[in-house]
Amino acid sequence: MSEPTDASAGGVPGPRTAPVSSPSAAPSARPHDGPDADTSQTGPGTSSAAAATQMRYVDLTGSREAAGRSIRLRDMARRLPQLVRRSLALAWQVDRRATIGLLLCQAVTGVMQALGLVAISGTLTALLTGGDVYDRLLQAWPSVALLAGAAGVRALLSITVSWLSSRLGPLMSREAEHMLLTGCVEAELCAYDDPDFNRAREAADRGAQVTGDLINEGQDLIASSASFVAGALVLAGVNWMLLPLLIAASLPQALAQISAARVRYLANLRSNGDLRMLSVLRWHIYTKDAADQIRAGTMSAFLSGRYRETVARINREDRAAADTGARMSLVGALCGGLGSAIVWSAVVLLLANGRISVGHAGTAVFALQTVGQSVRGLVAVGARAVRTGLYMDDWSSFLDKAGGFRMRRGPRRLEPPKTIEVTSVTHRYAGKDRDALSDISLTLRRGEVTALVGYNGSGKSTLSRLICGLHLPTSGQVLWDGVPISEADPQALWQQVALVPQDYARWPLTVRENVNLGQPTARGDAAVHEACEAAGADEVVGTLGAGLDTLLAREWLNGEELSGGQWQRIALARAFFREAGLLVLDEPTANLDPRAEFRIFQRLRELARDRAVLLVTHRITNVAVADRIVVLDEGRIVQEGTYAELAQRPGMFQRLLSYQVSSTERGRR
Ligand SMILES: Nc1ncnc2c1ncn2[C@@H]1O[C@H](COP(=O)(O)OP(=O)(O)OP(=O)(O)O)[C@@H](O)[C@H]1O
Repeated sequence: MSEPTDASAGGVPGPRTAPVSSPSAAPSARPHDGPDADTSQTGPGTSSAAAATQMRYVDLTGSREAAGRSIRLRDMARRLPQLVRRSLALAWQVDRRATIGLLLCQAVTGVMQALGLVAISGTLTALLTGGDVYDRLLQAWPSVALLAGAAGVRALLSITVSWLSSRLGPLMSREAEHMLLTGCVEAELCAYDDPDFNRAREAADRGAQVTGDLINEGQDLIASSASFVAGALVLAGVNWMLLPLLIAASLPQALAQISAARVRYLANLRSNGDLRMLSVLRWHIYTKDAADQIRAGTMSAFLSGRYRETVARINREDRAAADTGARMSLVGALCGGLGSAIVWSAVVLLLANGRISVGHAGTAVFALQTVGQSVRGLVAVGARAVRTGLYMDDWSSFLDKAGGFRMRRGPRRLEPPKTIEVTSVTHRYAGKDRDALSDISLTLRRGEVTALVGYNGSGKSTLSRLICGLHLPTSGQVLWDGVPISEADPQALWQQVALVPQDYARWPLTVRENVNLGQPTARGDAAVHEACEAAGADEVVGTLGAGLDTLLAREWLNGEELSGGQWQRIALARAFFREAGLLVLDEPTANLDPRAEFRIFQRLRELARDRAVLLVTHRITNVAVADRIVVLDEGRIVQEGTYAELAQRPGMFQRLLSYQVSSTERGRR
């Protein structure tokens, strides 16, 4: 799903950030493009420092910074059980047997650890008591056998745990990603224009990626807890005073580790804007899309320079975090060493006072090591797991609300429409300070072709998206046979829509799937061939080696690349294939040669017989095919009528027509 993101650079999900300035929009339809993914263009003469500032992002809400600062021992203790529960719940969802296996293995490992320590105690006691060496060895061997058996079983269990975890981890990540994709398609289309949604989605994406880590972290936590309990029980059996003493001695090291984890997390957070910028730069540099323009525009030095500047800033943050973390760990280790010296002194004191036997003292040595190691493990893995949990919070909160944009429309199932009425519709995009459409009213009818014309930015595509029910209007209504689209079941409504947008998708699928969009009809390939013929795509299919089975993705083995116009024919075939009551063509012939364009417009009247057709085009002479022409200017309808009427009437349509006619004439001269 994703273009490479922060992950490879060790990054973190997006904080609630906003651009410092408003960078220009990156090309649309790229993964991770959103307002955050914009790249600023630096004009000539702009200093690189200024450009770098322009391209950085700041955390406006500070919510993730606050979350990062909350990595403290208290918060960790509160959150760790939740995290283990969450990881087990997801693991249970993807593979129950493996989850049960893991839990059993962990439980048995804990028991084996305790048995091992008991066996050490038995061995030492037997060996250190007085008497004949042979007798002592004879007494010790059951304990030695138990020790060896417990160690062997633990080794086997550890292999099983890592096998099961490595099976579960990827499954969990993929399931989390699948849930994220479902969340995305359940969001309203307008969500993609909202910076908050884009940020929430990117953060959730990182959360989905790290979900698999949680199973390992959860397992490490359970393992450390089990070995802590086993060691603590044995230690308390030797002398209960040793246990609190050991925990107190481990505390400084634990605190140092948590502080170091917090420093690293916050450093990642500060680099977040740069990490995002890196992923955008990487995407543009190594994919094919801009490869020709990077070369022809001699941009490689500029882009590499920008890449290096960004990497240098990230490196500086990383270095500072590593240095601070190392200093903290050093202080923690010194305090930990001092603590250990106190604990060992206590053991010696107890032994000297005769309060514990030599055998018990030996057992205490091993138990102390076990408990000390497990406390350090708990803290280290705990800090990591809490960090992972922060990312997973982003993921699960996105799933709950689809970033706050979950589609909630009505249940009414629509039939192919006889009329579509737009009544007093005004629409404004999120974050914009002016309306894209103001007070629009018009009616589309089955059997009619309606054309929308107007200058760039006049609102034609916006209006066509509203008519298709892709956006809901800010005010006013779009009614399909009297039913407001907000009350209609969106999936049933879109079954009735055949849309060729300006930027149509070039699916890396076979020709057949590119036309039927994965929804074949009972007529099978015959219907696909018919749609291809209507769109002039039959000529394209004829040149492809594997016909409808040809994969339209050159970069993959056996794939084929199509020209811009050939792709447009496929996109048109897609729309003609759909048995829908509304056909919307937004600049359908922009890439077509005159012969192909002629064929399409010839077919249009025939297609309109049993559906409503909406045509958006800048080629004014083509709109003669329409029954009615609606002229838009700055989001308002300024003229309406037939071609003959509008061509005679002074106004915008005449002006648009005169520009086209005079440019054609200039071309002839
Ligand atoms: N997704 C969006 N988010 C914010 N503003 C948008 C969005 N899409 C369009 N706009 C704005 O709405 C206005 C109308 O745009 P629209 O794409 O509908 O115009 P158009 O007439 O189809 O233009 P063109 O002829 O260039 O295709 C423009 O000012 C544009 O900047």
